Formats: sequence, C-alpha cells, structure tokens
Amino acid sequence: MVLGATGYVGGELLRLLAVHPEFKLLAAVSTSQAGQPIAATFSALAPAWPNLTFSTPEDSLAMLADVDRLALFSAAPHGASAAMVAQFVAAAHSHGVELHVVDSSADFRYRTAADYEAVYASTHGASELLADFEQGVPEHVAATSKQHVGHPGCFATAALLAAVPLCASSFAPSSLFINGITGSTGSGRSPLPGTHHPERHSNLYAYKPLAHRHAPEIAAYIATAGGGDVRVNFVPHSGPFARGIHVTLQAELPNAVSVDDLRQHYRDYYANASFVRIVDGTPRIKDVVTSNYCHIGVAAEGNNVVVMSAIDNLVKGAAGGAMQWMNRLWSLPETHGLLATAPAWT
Ligand SMILES: NC(=O)C1=CN([C@@H]2O[C@H](COP(=O)(O)OP(=O)(O)OC[C@H]3O[C@@H](n4cnc5c(N)ncnc54)[C@H](OP(=O)(O)O)[C@@H]3O)[C@@H](O)[C@H]2O)C=CC1
Ligand SMILES: CC(=O)N[C@@H](CCC(=O)OP(=O)(O)O)C(=O)O
Repeated sequence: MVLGATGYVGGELLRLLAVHPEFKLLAAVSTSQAGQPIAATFSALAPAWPNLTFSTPEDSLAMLADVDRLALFSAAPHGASAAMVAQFVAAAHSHGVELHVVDSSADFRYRTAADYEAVYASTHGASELLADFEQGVPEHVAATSKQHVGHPGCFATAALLAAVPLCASSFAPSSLFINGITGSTGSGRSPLPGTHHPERHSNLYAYKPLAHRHAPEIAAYIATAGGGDVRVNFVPHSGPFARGIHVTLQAELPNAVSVDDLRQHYRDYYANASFVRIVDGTPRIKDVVTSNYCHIGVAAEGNNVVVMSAIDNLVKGAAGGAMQWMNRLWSLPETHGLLATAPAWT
C-alpha cells in the first residue's frame, strides 16, 4: 500500500511495485484522485496499471480487515505523513495484521520528537511511534530490530553514501563541505517558482547556503552510522534537469592519503553493497538516473580529499531506497525488483 501515491515519489513506488516479484499492490492511496485511474495521473504507468484506481484513505484502512500482512510505504509530505501512518499502524494492530512501514518523508528521520521539532518547527504527528523506527540508508545499518524505517531524504542519501565511509574511518575529518545539485523533481509535483521551467532550464543556482533543513539530518545520520560529531557545511543547488542528485564533498584530513588508498577504502567499505559502485573517474547522473544505484568517485591531494556521489533522487533517494529497506524488513533479498540499470541516454 502506498500513501501519497499521486506524488512523484508515490509514482515511482507504483512503477517499482509493478515489477516486484513478491509485493502485490493492495491500494494506491490518494485524497485528491480517489476513484480516478492511476493511469490518468501517470500515463507512463498505464501498461502496468490499466484499470486500478486510487483509493481513499478510509477505504484503504478498511482493506486491513482482509489481509494478514502489509508493507506500507508513505510518500506523503512531512507533517502529514506521521498522522496517516499512525492510523494505519492502529488499524493493523486492531486487525492483527503483520506490518512494516517505510516512510520517505521527514517525519520519522529523527530519533526524538524534539530533534524533529527543532528543524521543522511543528509538533510531531506521532511521536509515540518514533521508538519503532530505524533511521539510515540500508548500506549503513548492518542489522535492525526495529519494525519500521524512516528513510533519509534524497540530498541526505547522496551525502551520506559519500560521507560515512570517510567519517567512520581512522582518518575522519572534523568538518565536511558538501555541495549538492538536485533536479526539479526533488521539490515534488506542486509547481513552485523554483521548479518553473523557464527558471530552471539552462540555469544553476545555490539556495539556502549553510542553512538548508537537511544539514542537521545529514549530521545526525553520520553520527548514527558511527561517523561521530562532524560539522556539516551544506550548500544545495537547483540544477537544470528533472531527475538526479550530484554531491561533491570536500574535507581536510588529519593526514595525507593517496587517491588509490582512498578509493580502496571506499571499495572495502561498500564491498557487500549491491547498489554502490566506486568508479575510477568521476560519477555522472546519467549513469544512475531511474536506477537504485549510487556511483561514487574520489580524488586526493595531500590532506585534501574530494568524494563525489550521484544518485536518482526519486529512486535511490526515496522510492528505491524505501523498497530496498522494505525487502530487508520482510527478509527478502535486498535487491528484489531493484536491479534495473540506468538507460544512460534519455
Ligand atoms: N521528490 C523527491 O525527490 C523526494 C521526496 N522525498 C519526500 O517524499 C515525500 C513525497 O515527495 P514528493 O512525491 O516529491 O511530493 P509530491 O508533492 O509530489 O506528492 C505528495 C503527495 O502526497 C499527497 N498529499 C499532499 N498533501 C497531503 C496532506 N496534507 N496529507 C496527505 N497527503 C497529502 C498528495 O496526494 P493526494 O492529495 O492525491 O492525496 C501528493 O500527491 C515528501 O515527504 C518528500 O519530502 C524524499 C526524498 C526525495
Ligand atoms: C520536499 C523535500 O524535502 N524533498 C526532498 C529533498 C529535496 C529538497 O531538499 O528540496 P527543497 O530544498 O526544495 O526542500 C527530501 O525530502 O529530502
């Protein structure tokens, strides 16, 4: 079941679920499009879902009376997601349904309501559930006993995959300088001045330098992943493309490191990670967009290092990362339904 199913992340979840070998779509939940065909909102998905219509939250809650197990994805906006998830958790409990939730919004990305409220300046919608949620990208959490997961955001995913192997090493820096460039789908389907085509096309600009709300999230997740207390200086940029995130991380290390040693360190760290590839040169978003892969490249000169990562914001940064976690929560192979590569030329 997918909450926020008419959104960009919701649409990607529906696309991934169409080819998943185990999960069967029970309901695509929408308030605005309930009763309308999925194919009317996502014409690209018509071959996969020619007849299925969006369901109201109320009808979707009622469906829990007829199932034994439920994988619940939330792609609702932060602030709305937690309360919706709480309704489904309560309904699952009362019907004896085995449930795992993966939330792509910010609502379960922090361990405490106070940490969430400090960043989002609004009361958490279901603080009683926070203890049941794991936080992190799957590559940085070896095992979890938690029932549910709050997935990091797309900028955070790209930044963390680049940062954690460095910060969790014996040569960890005390500060990171991170530039991130995101495509316009990162801001969701509602048109905004910053996503309007004439503004975005053939343009590139930074926004909220050193003040973006995802900087504390990146720092918190680095600490959770064993990277300690590192200062994160984050400058996001709007890029002239629809999908993809490119992150460039720079740091000064306590000692010099060779580029070969640094690259080998990353290869060793991600040796068992199916979706992270350490490239010899520099990563490119065209090599990962639409896929669940992350490409990472490194450079070093004396004490100064650069780590670059590229992901698809909607897949590895949201729907695909959520699917990877959901596979793991149900003890399925983590790669189920996610191994398609990028087309590269689109
Ligand atoms: N876009 C991206 O690259 C990424 C997004 N995320 C997170 O994933 C979530 C979804 O993002 P995205 O798909 O881009 O967002 P969209 O705005 O495209 O979609 C969100 C969907 O949620 C539903 N919704 C809107 N308002 C409410 C509300 N008040 N209560 C319940 N449902 C509501 C809407 O569907 P309807 O009105 O039909 O119910 C809407 O289509 C967000 O929390 C975002 O932060 C995370 C990583 C990357
Ligand atoms: C909506 C939202 O936060 N989506 C993404 C990130 C894109 C982003 O950080 O975009 P803005 O700078 O426009 O917020 C997320 O949840 O991580």
